[in-house]
Amino acid sequence: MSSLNLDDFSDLIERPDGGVRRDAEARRERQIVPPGSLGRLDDLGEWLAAAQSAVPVRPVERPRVVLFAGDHGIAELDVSARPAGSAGELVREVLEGGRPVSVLARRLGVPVRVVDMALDTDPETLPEDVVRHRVRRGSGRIDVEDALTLEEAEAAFRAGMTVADEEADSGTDLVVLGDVSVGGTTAAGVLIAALCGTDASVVTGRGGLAIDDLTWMRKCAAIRDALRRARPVLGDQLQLLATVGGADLAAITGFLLQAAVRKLPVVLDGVTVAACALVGQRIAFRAPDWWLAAHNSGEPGQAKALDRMALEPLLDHGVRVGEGAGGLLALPLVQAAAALAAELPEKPEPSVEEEPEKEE
Ligand SMILES: O=C(O)c1ccc[n+]([C@@H]2O[C@H](COP(=O)([O-])O)[C@@H](O)[C@H]2O)c1
Ligand SMILES: Cc1cc2nc[nH]c2cc1C
Repeated sequence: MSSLNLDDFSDLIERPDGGVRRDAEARRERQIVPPGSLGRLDDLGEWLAAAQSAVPVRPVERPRVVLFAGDHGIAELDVSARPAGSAGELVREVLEGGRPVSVLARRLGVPVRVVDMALDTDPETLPEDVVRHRVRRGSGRIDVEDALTLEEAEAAFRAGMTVADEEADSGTDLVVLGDVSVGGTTAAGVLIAALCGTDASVVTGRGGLAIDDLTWMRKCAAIRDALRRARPVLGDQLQLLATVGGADLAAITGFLLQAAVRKLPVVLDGVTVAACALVGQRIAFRAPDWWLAAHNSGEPGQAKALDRMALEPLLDHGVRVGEGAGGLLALPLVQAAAALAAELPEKPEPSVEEEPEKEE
């Protein structure tokens, strides 16, 4: 296998078509309600048109939820409200229909695809439809050791790219991207603090289930310690993902970049995906143009990361269970924006006879 050259992404990723965007804006000018009167739905419709390179914008008909799953060694420090190594249970519940994302996906008719990158679970106990790309059992304890070897990070990153290619090839027209992890928000905090040059306390949030003050302090200390290990490798994004990320995070980053290469728009869920997006922006500065921030989950690190990428979250409803649930809630708005942009009638052309007489 040829070695992975991340520099290629900045050449391969183009911006969504600016000319198409202007055509979409021009069409909007001709529609029966004034431009801007649909608020963010106007921007959303024009963004989607540019991403699709189509005016009028096409409806979003084949969306999918894609979730990358992994356990994180750092969870052994009790930084999560869930027991270390229990992400596999969440995966099972997601696919058996019992998690928030499962309920929403059912209601919206959206398939959910879960990819095992580093679960610490016997693979035979996982539901059959889990996509198998595991590179190891649990990522390393990032306060004292690397999450992954560089080879594992590369394999995980490539797995993410493969899944993005599969989605693009099978006609998926929008992906809601999320993670299923235990300890993942700690790794995400480290990446965000490292890339934004902030202190651990600035990015330490309360995680999936709200954690108590003592747990918060342990999490903050873990992020601080891992941050020290991150700083020397800040210039090398794959090494950064290996040092303080994890297999799920490396895969999400690979997915995000390859989706941008394939012009497949992606809706970002929570803090973990935002952290990977920030790593992706470092690799290819145009890539964030292909992403939509679904919501503000309330994690301070997420807000920081989105701000860095100039992505404004669409919703703010305090949904921080993760697993793509908050991201999926943005889908009806995207679909509404597409329908309005495509279906609102245009004003009739003023006919020649009706033109006002020129004044002397
Ligand atoms: O969406 C968010 O910003 C978000 C915030 C906190 C937690 N989560 C979810 O919670 C899980 C990891 O939480 P934790 O506390 O174990 O790091 C993982 O499945 C995330 O998707 C998600
Ligand atoms: C308007 C808009 C601008 C963006 N820039 C990057 N992602 C975006 C998503 C939307 C919706």
